[in-house]
Amino acid sequence: MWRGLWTLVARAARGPCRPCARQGSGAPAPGSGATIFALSSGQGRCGIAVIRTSGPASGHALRSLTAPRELPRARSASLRLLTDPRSGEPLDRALVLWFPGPHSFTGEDCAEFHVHGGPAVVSGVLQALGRVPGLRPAEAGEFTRRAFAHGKLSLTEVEGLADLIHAETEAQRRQALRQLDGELGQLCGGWAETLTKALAHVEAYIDFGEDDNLEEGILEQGVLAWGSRLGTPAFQPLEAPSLPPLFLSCTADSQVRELEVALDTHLRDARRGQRLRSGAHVVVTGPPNAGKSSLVNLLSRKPVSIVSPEPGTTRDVLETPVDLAGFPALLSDTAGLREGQGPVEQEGVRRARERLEQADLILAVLDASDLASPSSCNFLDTVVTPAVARSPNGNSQRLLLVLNKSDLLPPGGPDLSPELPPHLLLSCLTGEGLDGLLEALRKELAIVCGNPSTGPPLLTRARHQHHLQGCLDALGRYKQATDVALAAEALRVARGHLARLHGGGGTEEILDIIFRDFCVGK
Ligand SMILES: Nc1nc2c(ncn2[C@@H]2O[C@H](COP(=O)(O)OP(=O)(O)OP(=O)(O)O)[C@@H](O)[C@H]2O)c(=O)[nH]1
Ligand SMILES: [K+]
Ligand SMILES: [Mg+2]
Repeated sequence: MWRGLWTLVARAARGPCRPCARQGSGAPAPGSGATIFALSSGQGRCGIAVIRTSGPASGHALRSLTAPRELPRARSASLRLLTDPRSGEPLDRALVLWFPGPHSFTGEDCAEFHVHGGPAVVSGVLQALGRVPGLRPAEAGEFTRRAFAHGKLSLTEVEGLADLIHAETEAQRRQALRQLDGELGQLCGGWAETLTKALAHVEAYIDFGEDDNLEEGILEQGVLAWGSRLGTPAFQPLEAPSLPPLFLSCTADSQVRELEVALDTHLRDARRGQRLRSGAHVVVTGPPNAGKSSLVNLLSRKPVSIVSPEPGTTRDVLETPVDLAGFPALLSDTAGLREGQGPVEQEGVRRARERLEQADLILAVLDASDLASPSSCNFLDTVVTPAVARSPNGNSQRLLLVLNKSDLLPPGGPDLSPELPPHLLLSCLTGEGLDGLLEALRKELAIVCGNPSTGPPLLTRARHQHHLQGCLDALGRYKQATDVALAAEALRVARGHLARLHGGGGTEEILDIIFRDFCVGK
């Protein structure tokens, strides 16, 4: 008997993993029967330190340390005298909080002790908790892992949380917060739902052979013409003669096509989220003595590189992580580009060129008072002009041309050739023009890294890119499939990739890698 399309939708949705549901891995967190405790605030002397517990013995632990008092009201702070449960010795007067599960960060019973941050108080409370039966110290990331296991956070949200803890720039914080809010997960959930529906249509076709009857509505919805696409005799064999000779879901085909476009668009700027997470590669280049090292020192606000009037001072590539106008960047100082010097400098020039190829953004520096020199002209011809010509739409390497030493220009203003590409004037000596340069850098880096405040959520890890690519490849196989069973299998593989991106089945190794990033107490 025909079960109807929506039965199939429901069945397809019941597959091994449902990325759109916030289910967690389903697997219990390691040792989840135990109650764990840890210092959750930073190490060292501080005003207030937060110690927390998670697990079934949390309430008992709270009562043991605050005896003979009852548990405080849920989720509101209460002032309590903490005492060592064994000796009765007072440890601190502290704020305590009680979060009965499942309405807690981990989904389990949790307690928090906001104690004075002296090392003796903290170690006294930790030791007292260690003596409560059923409690043990937490491992790195164990609180978050339990939150994931109890479906409180999806895998992409866990990654967002890890990134938020490590965020060093404003843009990184914004991106991490969006991921923690589940935006990437929601996007994947929507895609997974589309795949589920497409799969249901394909399975409807498979089932149709078995069920020899079909709901009228399905045909009307355009569930037709599989066969014309497949064109193989293997798919001729429908038993009910009253039905179209061959059918496959046009609906599925069009859904898959739309999904392909969405995935492709997302993958095309896949590196942006990763750049934002780990820093864009900004390479400073130019002829010798243009002031490249001076600019690196100015932007990083520390003496990273040696500056001297001698051309050829910088030989090796010197890398320094900097916050450039709110964006994370890895700034590289390089050797001045010139030919025909000694072997050491030539090796430096080779490394400089190699680094230049890997740049997300090139900061090309010229001496504004020396633009007519052969080294400046050569640099303009070989590096600046080709890069500017190549990147009108912003897809390839981007370049900012900086004319340094503007303080050496005559008072009447620079006598610059009109053929010079767009540029910024700067003096590393006086700092004039720095604000303009930072603003230009902010705009460029927003293109290179993506604006974390607007647009669709970005892919922040190579893992995300891998699964989206896997999904796209499987959709390609779906389109090529000459067999309905293979087509359905391709859709299942595609959906499996989205599920793993989100944290469904078979992600134990990934979990280990991600949770390793967390500190104890988170
Ligand atoms: N007047 C003036 N001098 C500058 C400015 N910026 C750098 N200089 C000087 O220019 C010389 C070269 O500066 P560096 O920063 O070492 O130049 P570089 O491009 O790194 O040189 P190499 O590493 O040798 O290729 C030094 O004497 C700096 O003090 C500037 O804005 N104005
Ligand atoms: K120099
Ligand atoms: Mg230098």
